[in-house]
Formats: sequence, C-alpha cells, structure tokens
Amino acid sequence: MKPMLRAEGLTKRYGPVLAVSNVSFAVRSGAITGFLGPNGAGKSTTMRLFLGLDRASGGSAHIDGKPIHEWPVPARKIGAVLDTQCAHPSRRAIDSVRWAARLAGVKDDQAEVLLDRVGLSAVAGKRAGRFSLGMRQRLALAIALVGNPEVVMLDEPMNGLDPEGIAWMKGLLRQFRDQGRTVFVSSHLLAEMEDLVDDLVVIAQSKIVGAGAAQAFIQRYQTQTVSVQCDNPQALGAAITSAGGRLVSLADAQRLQITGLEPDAVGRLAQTTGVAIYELREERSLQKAFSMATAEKAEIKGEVG
Ligand SMILES: Nc1ncnc2c1ncn2[C@@H]1O[C@H](COP(=O)(O)OP(=O)(O)OP(=O)(O)O)[C@@H](O)[C@H]1O
Repeated sequence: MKPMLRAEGLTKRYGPVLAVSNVSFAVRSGAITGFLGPNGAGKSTTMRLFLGLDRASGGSAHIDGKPIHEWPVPARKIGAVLDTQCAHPSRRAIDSVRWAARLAGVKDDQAEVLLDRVGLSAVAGKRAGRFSLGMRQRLALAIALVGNPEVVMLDEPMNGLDPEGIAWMKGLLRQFRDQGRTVFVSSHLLAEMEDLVDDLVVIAQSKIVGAGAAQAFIQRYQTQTVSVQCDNPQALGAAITSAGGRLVSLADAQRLQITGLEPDAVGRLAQTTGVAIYELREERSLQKAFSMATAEKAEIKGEVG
C-alpha cells in the first residue's frame, strides 16, 4: 500500500515544549482515518507540519511521497480546515471562496457549486461575520475544496456542531471517501469517530500510542456492562459474584451494574435465584476506557489489533 500521508520521526519543539515527539505513522489512500487524542496531545501541530504552516524540528511529513511545498499546486493535493475563522468577516461568502481559489492558483468558477455542496447557497451573498459556528465550518470546508483536492484534512470538524450538523458532516466525509479521496480528521472523542472512520492513529502526550484498523481499537477499548433493575439486588448481586461476574456499582437501591457476564446469563441467574427483574439492558462505554488509556503515563505499545 502506498500511503497518502506519511510522518516519519516527526518532531516539533516550541522552546521547552515538545509538542510532537518522534511521530511516525502512515495514512491509507481512499480511506477515512481518525487522528485521535486528548486535548494538547499534538494533533493540530502534526497537521500544521503536514501543511507546511510550521517547520518541523526533525523528521518529515509527506503528502503522496513529498513535502507539501514540492507540489506545484498544493490545493489540488490537499485541502484543510484547521480553523473556522479563515474567511474575512466583512467579505461575502461567495467572494471568500473565489478569493481562496485565486490565492491557491486554481479556477474560481466553482464557488457557487462549492457553496451548494456545503449547504450555503442561500447565504452566498451574506457576510461571514454574521455566520454561526456551524455555518463557518461549512464555509471553511468550501474554501478547503477549491482545488478539488485528493486529501481532505480537518481539525476537530464536529466541534460546536449540533447533532444534525454532525450527521451532515459525517455524511459529507463519507461522500469524499466514496469519491476516492483520503480523509484525515482529528477528534478528542473516540465515540464521535466510532461510526465514521476506517482507521485510527492515536496520539497522547505528543507520541503515537496506536495505529491501525478502527474496529480493532474500538473492540479493545470498549467496556460492556449489564444494568439490571430488580426487586432484590442483594440476592442477585451475591449470585452474580459467585458466578464470576463483577459488580461495578450499585447505581441506586434497586439497580446493579455488572461486568463479566452476558445479559442472558444475568437473566438466568435472576430466574434461579427467584429475583424479579424490572429492567435489564446492555450498556457500552467507549470514551471512558479510551480516556484511561491515553491518560498521563499510560502507554500502549505496538500496533493496535
Ligand atoms: N505555537 C505554539 N507555541 C507553544 N506551544 C505550542 C504551540 N502550539 C502548540 N503548542 C503546545 O504543543 C502541545 C500540543 O498542542 P496541539 O495544539 O498540537 O495539541 P492538540 O492535540 O491539537 O490539542 P487541542 O485539541 O487542544 O488543540 C500543547 O502542549 C500546546 O500547548
């Protein structure tokens, strides 16, 4: 596989701060790769280094085999949104897109099409200064697309979007992938990425702590609990622990949370113990396990999966 993005030994220091430390990873062409890590982990800095917006202290960040400045028209290779404030507040949306196209050295005749693509046709003539955060995200995306790029790189694109906006953004990123583009998107929330990404690159405290298929990572960090509401938690709790289950907490007087047993096993134990169940459900938690894994001093070695 020829990677579309490749970081090798990438390092960035800001004075005493090591923002990115000897980072190496590869991003597959034609897939959506999530760049996941807690706040301050080094995601934005890594993206800036790929885009040539900052100079690396060491190592390399290549797009399709070479640094961005070696591509004659970088906007055709990669389009990025690192900041939603990229349009001038007093400029009309349509003019911002045209202006960005001219700056990038590509034709500016697609501005209407791009605004339509991001759902901003109705406000094409409005000034960006009046736009909501969601509208600014859309405008920034239209600007990133002026060169019809092969790679789309987005820093925390779901931030500040409402559920409808998040669903829209995910749909658009899937469309990009279906068109054969490479999508590289950062987030600090694993749950937000779960149903979107094919692959994950995970960074914590400026170092890569895992990379590979998203599914393998999700399975590894998914915790499953069974939550039960019943008429006799003490009796059921005792039966569960003697059957090898673990009581995570007694959420309230009548509710037990259990790990280590499947829901049907819990149901059968209740039946044999003569406990009446009012409610039994399976709960999954992804973010908690991920947060613990990337917390201070945590180290996950090697490939995921
Ligand atoms: N220009 C800068 N000068 C000094 N320190 C910086 C600079 N840019 C980033 N840093 C530091 O580098 C580290 C990594 O920051 P970075 O913004 O890359 O993280 P991040 O994973 O994108 O987090 P966030 O989601 O909070 O933006 C942080 O400690 C940050 O304070």
